[in-house]
Amino acid sequence: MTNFETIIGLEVHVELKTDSKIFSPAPAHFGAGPNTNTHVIDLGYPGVLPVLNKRAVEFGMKAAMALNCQINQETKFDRKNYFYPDNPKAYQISQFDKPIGEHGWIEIEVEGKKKRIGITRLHLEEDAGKLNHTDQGYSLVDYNRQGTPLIEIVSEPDIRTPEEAYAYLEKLKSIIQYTGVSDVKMEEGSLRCDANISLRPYGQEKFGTKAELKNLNSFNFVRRGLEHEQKRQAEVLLSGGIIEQETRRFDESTGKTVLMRVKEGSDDYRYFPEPDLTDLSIDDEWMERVRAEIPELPDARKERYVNDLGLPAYDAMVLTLTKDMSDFFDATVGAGADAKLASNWLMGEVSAYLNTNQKELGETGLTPENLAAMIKLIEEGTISSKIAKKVFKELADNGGNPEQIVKEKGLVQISDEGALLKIVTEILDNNEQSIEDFKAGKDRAIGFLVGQVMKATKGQANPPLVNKLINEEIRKR
Ligand SMILES: Nc1ncnc2c1ncn2[C@@H]1O[C@H](COP(=O)(O)OP(=O)(O)OP(=O)(O)O)[C@@H](O)[C@H]1O
Ligand SMILES: [Mg+2]
Ligand SMILES: [Mg+2]
Repeated sequence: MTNFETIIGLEVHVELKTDSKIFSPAPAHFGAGPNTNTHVIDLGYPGVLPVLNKRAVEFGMKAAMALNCQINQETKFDRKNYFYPDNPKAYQISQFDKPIGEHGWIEIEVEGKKKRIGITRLHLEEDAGKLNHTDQGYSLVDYNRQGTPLIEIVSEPDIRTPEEAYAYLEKLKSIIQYTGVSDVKMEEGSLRCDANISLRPYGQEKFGTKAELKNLNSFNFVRRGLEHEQKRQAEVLLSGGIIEQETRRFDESTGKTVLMRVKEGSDDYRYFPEPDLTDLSIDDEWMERVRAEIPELPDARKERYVNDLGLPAYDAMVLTLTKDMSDFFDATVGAGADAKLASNWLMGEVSAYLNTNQKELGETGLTPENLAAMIKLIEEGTISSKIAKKVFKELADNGGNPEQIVKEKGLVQISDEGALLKIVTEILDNNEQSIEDFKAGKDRAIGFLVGQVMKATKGQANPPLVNKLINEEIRKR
C-alpha cells in the first residue's frame, strides 16, 4: 500500500486436547456423531454446576508460558452473555479482566528479518456448538463442541503485512504443537483465526477503524483475506469514504470480504464474574511443575542444530517444523548417526516416503535406531547410497534390522578391487566404441562405462572405486 500503513492484530482460538470438557465430564474428542458428546452442564440445564477441569487450566498455563506470557496466579472466570443458537446457555464462561496469561510475545521471521509480535492476553473459555447451514433454508446444530476447552490468544496490533500475519500463525501453531496441548488442526477446527485490520496514513499515530475478518479456514485464506481487505479499505479511504467498525466474512470462492454485521462493543456482553465458580489461585509449586513440562521449543532447537550440530540453517528450519520430526532427528543422532546424513535422509527420502504413503513418522517401520544403523552402513561403505534406498524402503515398509536386510538380500557393496577389475575389464572389452570415443576427447564415455558396471553388479559396485578403475584401465588401452 503506497499511502497507508497496514495494522493487523489476530485473535486465535485453540481447542485444548483434554479428555473431558472444561466444566463437565463429557468427552471432548473431535469426530463423534452429532450431539453424542453433550452434557447437561454444558447445555446449561437448570440447577447444574460447572466443575473446572484442572488439566485444561494446566494446558492453558503451559501454552501461555510457551508464548512468553506472565501468568496471573490470581485468576477468575467471567460470564460473557450473548444469544445465538450455537450456545444454548445464552452465555459463555470466559475470562475478562484476569486472563490466565498476559504480556507475551513470539518472534517471527519474514524475508530474513526477525521481529517480535506482542501477545496481549491468553485466556481460558469454553467453546460453543457448531451450526451447519443447509441450503434448504434451515440450519442444524451440533452441541458436541459445546464446553470443549479453548484458549483465546490475542495479539497486539504489531503485525504490518499479510505476510507477517502468516508467519505469526505458523510460529504460533508450531509452538503450541510442541507443547502438546492441542492438535492445532485448522481443518478440524482446533485452531481458528479472526483477523483485525485497519489502515492509517503514514506518520499518523492514531490507528484507523478496524474491520474483523471471519471465516478464514486456512492460513492461506487469512493472508488472502487480509490482502483483499487492505486493498478495499485503501479504496474507500482514497475516495473520501470512512471505514465502519465491521465484521466481514471472507468468501473463498471470490477471494473477497463481505459485510456480515456492524460490530458490537464489549459492553454489550454484560460481562460479570461467573457466580458458579470460585476464583482460581495458582500457587508457585503448581506453576513451576507445569513449566518444567514444557519441552525444548522450535527456536531453541533450531539454534542447537546450527550451533552444536553444525547443520545449515535451512535444515534446522525444516527439521523443527514439527515436533515429531525434530524428536525423531534427535533420537537418530542420539543413536549414533552423523547429524548431516540423518538430516539429509529425513528431509529427503523419509519425507518423500511419508508424503507418498500419507503416513506419520510413527506409522512406518522406521525407527531412529534402524535409520541410524543404516546410515552407519553407508558411512562404512558396506552399502552404496543407491542400495541404501532399497534398504530404506524395506525398513519403512516392514521395519527390521538393516544389517540383516543387507545380508539376506545380498546387497553388500562390492569394494573388492580384484573382483571389480574383472568386471571392468569385461565391460571395456565389450565396448570398443566407448574407448574410441574417450580417446577422441568425449569424456562422457566414462559415465556410460561406469553405468554399465553398475548395471552388471545390480548397483552393488562401489561407484568411486569403479570410476577409478575405469580411468586407469582405459588409459592402458
Ligand atoms: N485499529 C486496529 N487495527 C487493527 N487491529 C486492531 C486495531 N485495534 C485492535 N486491534 C486488534 O484487534 C484484536 C482485538 O481483539 P479482542 O479479542 O481484544 O477484541 P474483540 O475482537 O473486540 O473481542 P471478541 O473476542 O469479542 O471478538 C487484537 O488482536 C488487537 O491487536
Ligand atoms: Mg477476541
Ligand atoms: Mg474478535
